[in-house]
Amino acid sequence: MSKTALYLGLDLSTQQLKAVIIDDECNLVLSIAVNFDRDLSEFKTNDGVHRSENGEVVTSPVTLWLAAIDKLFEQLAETLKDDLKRIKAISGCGQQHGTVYWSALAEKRLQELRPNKVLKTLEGSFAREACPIWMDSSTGVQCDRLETAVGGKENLAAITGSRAYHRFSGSQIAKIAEDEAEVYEKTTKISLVSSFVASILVGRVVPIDLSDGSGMNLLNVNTRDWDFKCLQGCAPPGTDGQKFAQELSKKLGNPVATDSIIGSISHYFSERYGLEKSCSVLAFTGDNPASLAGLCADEDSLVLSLGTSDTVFFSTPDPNFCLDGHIFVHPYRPNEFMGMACFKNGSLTRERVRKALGLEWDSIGEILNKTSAENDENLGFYYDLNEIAPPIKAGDYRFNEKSEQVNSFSPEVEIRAVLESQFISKLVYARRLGWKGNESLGRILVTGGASENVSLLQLIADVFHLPVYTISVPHSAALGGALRARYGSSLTNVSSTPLHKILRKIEPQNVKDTYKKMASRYDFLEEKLRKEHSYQD
Ligand SMILES: Nc1ncnc2c1ncn2[C@@H]1O[C@H](COP(=O)(O)OP(=O)(O)O)[C@@H](O)[C@H]1O
Ligand SMILES: O=C(CO)[C@@H](O)[C@H](O)COP(=O)(O)O
Repeated sequence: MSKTALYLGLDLSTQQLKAVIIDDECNLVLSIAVNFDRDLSEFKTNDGVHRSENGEVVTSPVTLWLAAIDKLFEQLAETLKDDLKRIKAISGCGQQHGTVYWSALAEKRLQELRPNKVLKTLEGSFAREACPIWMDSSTGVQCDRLETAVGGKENLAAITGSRAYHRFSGSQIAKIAEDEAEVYEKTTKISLVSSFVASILVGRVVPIDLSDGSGMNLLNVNTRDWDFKCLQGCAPPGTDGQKFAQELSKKLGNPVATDSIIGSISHYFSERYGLEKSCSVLAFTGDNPASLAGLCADEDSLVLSLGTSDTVFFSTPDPNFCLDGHIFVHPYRPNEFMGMACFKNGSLTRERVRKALGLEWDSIGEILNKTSAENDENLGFYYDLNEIAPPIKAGDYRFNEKSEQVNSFSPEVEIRAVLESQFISKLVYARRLGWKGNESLGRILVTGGASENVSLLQLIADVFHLPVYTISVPHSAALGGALRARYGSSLTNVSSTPLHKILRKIEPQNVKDTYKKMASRYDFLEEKLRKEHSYQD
């Protein structure tokens, strides 16, 4: 191992806490992860979460995340030993939208945390153990109210970059304020998952960053400050909206630029694990903005992240505020934006269909070879949970070549149908959000757990008719944290970094017209489903 300084990136995502360490030349030094279901089974999560019986309320325990942070640092200390002292800076990210509710005891407990204790002893520092996360869809009433408060969904999208979405933090906070007044009263500070992890590292509650703050329906992405009307729109009915907004803005604190240095590592981490006291911590952000940094995505790149959720995103100086996706403040380019759409039914739906057909991922390529592009005009929409993009109720919707709905497909057709429709939806949504990918310049960067599957990558290249790249570091969001830590406050340098060691480049096959036709058909059938099976998200 070279003896240069090291940089640590963390990612607290839905199913795991990941760490990536790079050196001064951006070489990968270490990549590890703590899996919540497997390594912390005492918290009894499924895919990292707890779901209510009807599936609408989805939370993760804050003490699970605390235990995961300790476990990860134990592993880092065991592996790196004295080299842990070489970590000069840390940054990172978390799954977006999830909220953490600190109580008045938090600051004191964080300050007084002794290195002979474990982070889990902070449990009394929270007004609520269960943190609502991005999979939650129980805030329909609050979403309606928020949109009404600003004069409709178009206005909310023009201010905050997104119409109201169930999972966005504003409606989640509003629901707790309304249904659990005592909990809300007890809450002195509110963090996002990203700023929560940064707070634990620094030993004090630190601000939310602008990029992840854009996923709350509370931040004006143009003025880059909390929007008073939106804050008011979260007030429980019959309460004083102005007073509520003032108090909520205090609980949230002032948002900071994503490239801010927010402090240095706390006494707890330096004493317990051996990090240098001078190790600085940069603001944490959302996992998708962090991936944009990790992949050093330029204007011509479109990123597909295939994790628990699937997301598609890109950089833009010229945002298209629309009802079909999100505009976030760009994580490292001043005055720019990031366009994104999120698909709730990503890897877990692919897994469900694969398992139901008794297939292994290794053999998917062989099965796909039994059918051809466009699947003889069979097209399906597969949603285990109510989908976000498009807002269609859970269910499997299959259409034959005559666009008639049918109950089943043969196994070969089924597997191609789920994959083709998932990837076509990403093409369609990227275009709706204003991505102008150009055939001569464009490229698709694929990341997330499913990006190791070459058959999936080939299908993506074909659907987009663009070359697909993956990089040799599997966790691009955590890598983004490490790169952001490496570049310190001059994050604009991230965009001039060459794409981190390319692992694969896959060229498209000549099926461009086929998928162009299929994308129009997807549009048509999606519209039909919206009429018949939509719900409000
Ligand atoms: N070879 C593979 N082919 C397809 N999907 C895969 C493969 N390996 C892992 N996955 C999927 O990756 C998912 C986890 O992705 P990851 O990006 O780590 O999720 P998250 O960041 O949300 O925790 C798993 O749910 C699994 O379905
Ligand atoms: O809700 C969103 C983005 O808007 C999700 O993408 C979350 O950020 C969860 O990320 P993963 O754990 O699936 O990576």
